[in-house]
Formats: sequence, structure tokens, C-alpha cells
Amino acid sequence: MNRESLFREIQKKASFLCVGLDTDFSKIPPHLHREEDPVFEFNKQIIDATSDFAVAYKPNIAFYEALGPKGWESLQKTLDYIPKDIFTIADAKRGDIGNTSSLYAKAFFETMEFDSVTVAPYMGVDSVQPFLEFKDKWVILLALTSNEGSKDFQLITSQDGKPLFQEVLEKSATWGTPENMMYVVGATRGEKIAEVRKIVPDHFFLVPGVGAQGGSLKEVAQNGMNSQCGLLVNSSRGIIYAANDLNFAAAAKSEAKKLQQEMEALLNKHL
Ligand SMILES: O=c1ccn([C@@H]2O[C@H](COP(=O)(O)O)[C@@H](O)[C@H]2O)c(=O)[nH]1
Repeated sequence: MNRESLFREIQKKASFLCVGLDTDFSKIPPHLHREEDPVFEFNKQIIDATSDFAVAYKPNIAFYEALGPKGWESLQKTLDYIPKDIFTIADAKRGDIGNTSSLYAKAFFETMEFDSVTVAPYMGVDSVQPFLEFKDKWVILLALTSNEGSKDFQLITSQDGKPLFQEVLEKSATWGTPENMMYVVGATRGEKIAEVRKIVPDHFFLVPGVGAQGGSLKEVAQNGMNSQCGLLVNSSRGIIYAANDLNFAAAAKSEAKKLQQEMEALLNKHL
């Protein structure tokens, strides 16, 4: 999916919500355990319940690969089930020497046909470039992550006073364009989002950390929205585990709708 189509979906749904499909077998409602593929059945019902409010779905690959071949099968079925006008993100955090990255890119963009994949920048340009060679596909580069440990490296400053995340943004912005690269910027780093936006005014940000991690949607929008919205805000546990009984899908729908309504108000205010 290209940037124009993504922005059109955001406008059409008045939403920049990404639903995280972090489907943990041990957390899905017990009545689904007797299904042939409980993980897919759970995802299917979550997608049916939330697709009116979401412009993106982000399965975190760890939850599927932990289950072995059956997990990869559930992932593929989930990807095939997501409506084609909704942006898909493989949250896989890949990146390796060039020839290996090429095969990671092939796996997620050709074999599985995701729109985008999250990539770690630590190994530099030749580890990221292979992902950028696919038309209408996106690299989502880790820039300033939402976890506590992000300060261990990402906030370290060099002699000229620049934090590492700034170096990552400035350098990597020359590798791709706002048409094929986005950045992960955690909602829990609200005060820093404006700094990131100054460095990369046009790129989309994938923003995890609202909901279960406590980040503020309002603060994210205030500091990070640009003229094409420029934000995909993810919530995983806050939506998919809103309830753990027969009503789990209805509860997920209600949480997704709540976030979409907040997003609609923020889009009206900032765009
Ligand atoms: O900085 C990051 C990068 C990725 N994540 C991932 O996003 C979701 C967040 O899930 P919640 O349940 O909404 O907290 C999850 O897949 C993380 O691995 C992140 O949280 N922070």
C-alpha cells in the first residue's frame, strides 16, 4: 500500500488506529480452545469486530513463531483474512547482513505479502537497504522505543550532545523516503515526540505504548501529527484482551471504537 492510499483510509475512517494482534494462546478465551485453530479463530473475530475502526493491523511475529509451524499457519491465515484496504505490519524487528536481510524482506513482503516490517537500525545501511527495494512496501525503523530500557542506548548522547536516536533518524532519513520508511516512536516518550517530528517532519510514525503501557494519545497527537496525520497509533492488549469470555469480541469492538472516536476528535483539531 502506498502513502496516498494509507492517508485516504485514515480520512475515510477518521482513524489512525493500529490494532495489535499479539495473540497469546494462554490469554484467549477458554471456549475457543476447542476450535481447530484457536489463534486464527480469535484473530478472525477480533478483525470482524474492529475493522470499521482500524486502518492497520500489527501481528507481533513472536506470538506466532513461538507456536512453531502451526503458529506460522495461523499468521498466514490471519494475514489473508485482513481486508485488503487495511495496512499490515509484521512486527518482527529484523535486520542482518545484506544477503540475510534480503531473505527476511522476501519472507515478509513476497512470501507473506505484508505491507511493512519493523527493522532494527543497529547494523546500519546495508542491513536496511534490502527491505527498501520493494515497491509500495515499507520499512518501519526502530527510532525511540516505548520500553524503559530504551534509555540504555537510544538516549545516550555523543560528544556533540546529540542523542543516539537523533543520529539514527538523521542518517536513516537519507536511506529511504517518507514514501517507504516509517519510524517507531513510543507513546511513553510523549515529551520527545515533538523532537522526533522536527527531525523527520514528513515520515509516518508507528506509535506503540498507548493502553497497557500508559502513553497518552492526546500527547502523541499534539506532538506528532503532521499534515497527512503521520501517525499509526497501536494498541494491542488494551483492545484484544478487553474481556476474556464469550463477549471478548464485543469488548474489543467497544475499546477500538472508543479510541477511534478520540482519534476523530484529534484529527478534526489538528488537520
Ligand atoms: O517500542 C516498541 C516497539 C514495539 N512494541 C510492540 O508494540 C506492541 C504493544 O503492545 P501493547 O499491548 O499495546 O502494550 C507489542 O507488540 C510490542 O512488542 C512496543 O510496545 N514498543
